[in-house]
Amino acid sequence: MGYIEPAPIKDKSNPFESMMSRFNIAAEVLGLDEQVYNVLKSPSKQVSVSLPITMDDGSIKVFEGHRVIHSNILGPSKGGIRYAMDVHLDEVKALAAWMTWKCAVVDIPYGGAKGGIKCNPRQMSAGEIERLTRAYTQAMTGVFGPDRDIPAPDMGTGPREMAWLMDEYSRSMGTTVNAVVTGKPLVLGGSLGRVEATGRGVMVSALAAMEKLKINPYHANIAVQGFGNVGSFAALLLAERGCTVVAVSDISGAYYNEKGIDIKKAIEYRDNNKGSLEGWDGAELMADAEELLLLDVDVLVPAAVEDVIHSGNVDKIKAKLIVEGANGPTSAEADRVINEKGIMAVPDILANAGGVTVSYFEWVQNRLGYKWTRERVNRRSDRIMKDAFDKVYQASQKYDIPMRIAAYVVAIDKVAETYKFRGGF
Ligand SMILES: NC(=O)C1=CN([C@@H]2O[C@H](COP(=O)(O)OP(=O)(O)OC[C@H]3O[C@@H](n4cnc5c(N)ncnc54)[C@H](OP(=O)(O)O)[C@@H]3O)[C@@H](O)[C@H]2O)C=CC1
Ligand SMILES: O=C(O)CCC(=O)C(=O)O
Repeated sequence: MGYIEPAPIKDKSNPFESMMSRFNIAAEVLGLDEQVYNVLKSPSKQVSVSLPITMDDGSIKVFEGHRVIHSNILGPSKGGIRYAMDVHLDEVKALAAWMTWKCAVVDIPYGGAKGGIKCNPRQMSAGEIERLTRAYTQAMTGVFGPDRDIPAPDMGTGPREMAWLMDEYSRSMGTTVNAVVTGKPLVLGGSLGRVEATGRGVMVSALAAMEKLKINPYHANIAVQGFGNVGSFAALLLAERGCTVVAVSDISGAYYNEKGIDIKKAIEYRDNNKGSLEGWDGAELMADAEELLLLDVDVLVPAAVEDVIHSGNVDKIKAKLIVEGANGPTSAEADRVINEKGIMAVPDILANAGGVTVSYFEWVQNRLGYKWTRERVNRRSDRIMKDAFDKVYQASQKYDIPMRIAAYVVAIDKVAETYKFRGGF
C-alpha cells in the first residue's frame, strides 16, 4: 500500500508520529482501506486557547490550553484533561488518537479526545487551579457536551477539577448537566469504582498476561513507576492478589524493598505528605530512580509519563512482562527490542482502558439517573477488560504480531467496519 510511511523516527520524537508508526503497521496487517486511513491519520478537530488568569498575587498569567478530538465515528468523543508543564499540541493529538483506539479495543461507544493545559498544578493554589479550570471550561463550552465530547481526569487532575468543570458547564447551560464529565466526586454523580478503575484494569491485564506466561502471581515481583492515581492503585490491587511489589516511584525518587513494599502504608504516607513519597522511610531510596525500570522483576508497570522506555535503556530491561499503566510509556523505537527480547508488552490502549470503561459506566448511570453498586461496576469492568485482553491476544496469535500491534488491529478493524456502514465521506 502506498500510504505506509517507513521513514525512521527518532527516539523521544513527536508523540503523534510515534502513535502513527504503530498505526501504520497495523493498517498494513489489516490492509486498511486508503480512504479510511486518510481520515484517521488526522484529528477531526483541534482547539487551542489562551487563558488569562488572575493569580493570587494579583498578577495576570496567560496559560495555553488544548482540546483535540481525534474521532467521533464510534460515538461522542471521550478523554481526560492533563495539567502538566510539558503539555503541547502534538502530545495532546497523540493522546486523543490513543483514546479512539482504546475505546474501540474495549468496545465502548465513544470516539477519542484529549485535553491539556500547560501549567504546574503543584505550584498553584487551589483558587488558581479553580479559576483556570473554569476558564478552560468556558472556552470549551461549544466543544464539550454529554452527546458531543466528554472529558475526564488525567495526569494532574482528579475529581476536584471535574467538579469545577461540571459546575461551570452547567452554569453556562442553565441546568445541571452531570453527564458532561466523568471522574466526578460521588456526590455529584461520580461512579463508585472510578477512582481505582484504571489501576484495577492494569491489575486485570497483568494477571491475564501472567497466566499466558505461566507466571504465578504469588511468586511474581513487580516494579511500578509513578505513584499517582494509576500506579498506586495498580500496586495496591496487585499486592492484594498476592504479588510482591518491590519498587515504586514518583518524582521524589524510587523506593525499593526486596521483601515487598507495604503499599497501603505508602499510600497513607503520600496522602499525608501533599501527594508525595518524598522522605518516606518504608523502603530504601534508590540512588538512581531510572534504575527502577531495569530491575530484575517479573512485571514492570510504567504508570507515569511517555517515552520512559526508549532505545537508550530498553536493552537493559529484565522484566518478562510490561503492563503499560501510562499512555505512551514506550517509544516506537524500543518496540523492536522488546519484541526481539521476547518480552510481552500489554499496551497502554488495552492495559489502562479500565478508567475509560468505568467513565462510560458513570455516564450511563448519569443518563439513567441511577447508581450501580461498586460490586456491579467492578464485575462489569473486569469482564470488559478480560474480554478485550483475550481478543487482543487472539489477534496477536492469528497474525503472529506483538500485543501492541494486535491491539491496534482490533481497534482499527472496529473503526473501519463502522465507517463501512456509516459512510459519509
Ligand atoms: N487517571 C486515569 O484514569 C488514567 C491515566 N492514564 C495515564 O496514566 C499515567 C499516570 O496518570 P495518573 O496516575 O492519572 O496521574 P497522576 O497525576 O495521578 O500521577 C502521576 C504520577 O507519576 C509520577 N511521575 C511523574 N513523572 C514521573 C517520572 N519521571 N518518574 C517517576 N514518576 C513520575 C508523579 O509523581 P509526583 O506526584 O511526585 O509528581 C505521580 O506519582 C498518565 O500517562 C495518564 O495519561 C491512563 C488512563 C487513565
Ligand atoms: O476516563 C476517561 O474518560 C478517559 C481517561 C483517559 O484520559 C485515558 O484513558 O487516557
